Amino acid sequence: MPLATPRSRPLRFAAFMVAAVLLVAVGVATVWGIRGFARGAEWVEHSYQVIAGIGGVENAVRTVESTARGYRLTDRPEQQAEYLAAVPVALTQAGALESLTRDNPAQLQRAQALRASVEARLAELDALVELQNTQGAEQARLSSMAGIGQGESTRLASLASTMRAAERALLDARRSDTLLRANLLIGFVVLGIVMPLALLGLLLSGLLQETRRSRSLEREARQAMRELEASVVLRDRLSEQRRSLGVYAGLLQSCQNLDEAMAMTANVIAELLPHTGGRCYTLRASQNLAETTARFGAEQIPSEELLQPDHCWALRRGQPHRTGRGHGHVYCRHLSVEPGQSDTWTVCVPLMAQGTSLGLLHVAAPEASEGHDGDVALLEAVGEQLSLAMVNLQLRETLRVQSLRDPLTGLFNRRYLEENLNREIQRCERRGLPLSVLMVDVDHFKRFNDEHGHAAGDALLAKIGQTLEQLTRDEDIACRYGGEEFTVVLPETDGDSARRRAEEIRSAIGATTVNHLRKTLGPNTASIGIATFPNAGDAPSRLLEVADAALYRAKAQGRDRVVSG
Ligand SMILES: Nc1nc2c(ncn2[C@@H]2O[C@H](COP(=O)(O)OP(=O)(O)OP(=O)(O)O)[C@@H](O)[C@H]2O)c(=O)[nH]1
Repeated sequence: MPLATPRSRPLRFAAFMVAAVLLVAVGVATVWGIRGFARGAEWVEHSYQVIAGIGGVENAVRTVESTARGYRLTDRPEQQAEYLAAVPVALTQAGALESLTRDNPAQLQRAQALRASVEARLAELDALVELQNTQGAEQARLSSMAGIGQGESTRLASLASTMRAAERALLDARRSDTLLRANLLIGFVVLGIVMPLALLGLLLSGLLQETRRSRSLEREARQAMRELEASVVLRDRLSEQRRSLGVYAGLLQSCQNLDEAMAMTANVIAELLPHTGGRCYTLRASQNLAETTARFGAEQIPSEELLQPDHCWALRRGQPHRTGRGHGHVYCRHLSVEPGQSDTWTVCVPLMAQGTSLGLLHVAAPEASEGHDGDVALLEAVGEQLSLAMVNLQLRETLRVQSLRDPLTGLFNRRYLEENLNREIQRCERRGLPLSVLMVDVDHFKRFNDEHGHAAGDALLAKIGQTLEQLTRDEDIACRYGGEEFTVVLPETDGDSARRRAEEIRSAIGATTVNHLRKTLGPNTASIGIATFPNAGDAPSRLLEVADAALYRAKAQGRDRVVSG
């Protein structure tokens, strides 16, 4: 088990205790060992003393022998005095040796034998000296030469040698013992130091590991705290975005037209994702071009003002197309990307409903910004809402147009005329300008129907509708009043100008033919009555009545003409 885990604490305590016990044991063993070593040294010293004592005894005996021999040879009293002085020294040495060996019975026995031998040898020498003193030096020399008084000398030498050998053996054994003790002590001390050191090292490494581990845990905790804070911020941001998205979806439903919806979308994206920049595109009804209808933020990567759907991967594939870190760098052709520009991410979100492309959201932002995936998810949600709104607006517009336009001719219908004529009169009245109304009726249309059929009649009416559309200005109102009768409102147009315009219309209708069932049919002439505000009146109904009356007169006067009311 590693010593850095919390569960290893008892183990660490045990290791510490073992190290402490080992250190104490080393201390005790060292003291004990040193004392033993000192005792061993004393014994070695003692053996040396014994060996020296043996030598001392031999030397003292030799001194006695030598002084005795000198006395025999010289017969001088001084020599005898030296002899007499040397004798007690030899006895003292032998006694001292005996004392030294009291600890060792075997050696004591040998020392006692040696002492006895010394005493015997001294007795022999004493006998010779006595002989010399009583019978003369010559007699003593002769006795000595005859070997009398020499017997103990060899035995003494032999005893001394045996005792020395025994003491030397003891000395060797004590030396070895001391050496062994010293080596054991060294070994024990080394072991006793190394093991606690190893244990302490292990403990230290465990502590270091634990410190590292606690630091790493601290770091992890700090990181987790930071992530938690970031996730709280992100959660708040997401809930704020969701709330804004809900408000946006509600407001979108109230938009009157596409431009308004696009402008609001741009504002919402700029508010929710201020670090992004981009454009909203609307696809034309022809589906061949998408044009910029709104912009937001600072454009990170320029995109074309008008783009071909084929140039955008998102419009081609019908799904969002991303570039940037983790999504590759396959850019759409409508983007002007600088070579090596990899510090920006982009997304194109197609605006689609029921499989039909309606437009595009193009957004780019710096890679340094955070939460790209969240941003893209938000843009996709915005795209979905916007697509729905676009479909609704288109549907509403279609219904509005259908309710205001005549389906056969494409011109405004009578309802539209009635709703707008009054407004146009008031506008001209405020500005002090005239306004004219033309009532146009195709001549003998019943006959045309009868001759070529109702469908042919419809085709001719549609063609006349196109002619009127082409001949009128944006501010004019051309409408089908009913049947084969048309009304054209000409704001800011006086009677003379109206007459000229009416003549243009009459001659254009008079030249209008239609291809039906591989036959060219027509043209039919047309009669036109004119009423001009303010001369003819200021009420819409009055103007229409006057124009109708003028038309009636034109019919009565032979048709194919213009009559002012
Ligand atoms: N094909 C077709 N015919 C229509 C339509 N609306 C009205 N008509 C026909 O237009 C004809 C109008 O005939 P009239 O009112 O007698 O007028 P006209 O024959 O043009 O004679 P004048 O106006 O006096 O020159 C009728 O036969 C209607 O059936 C339409 O939507 N399509």
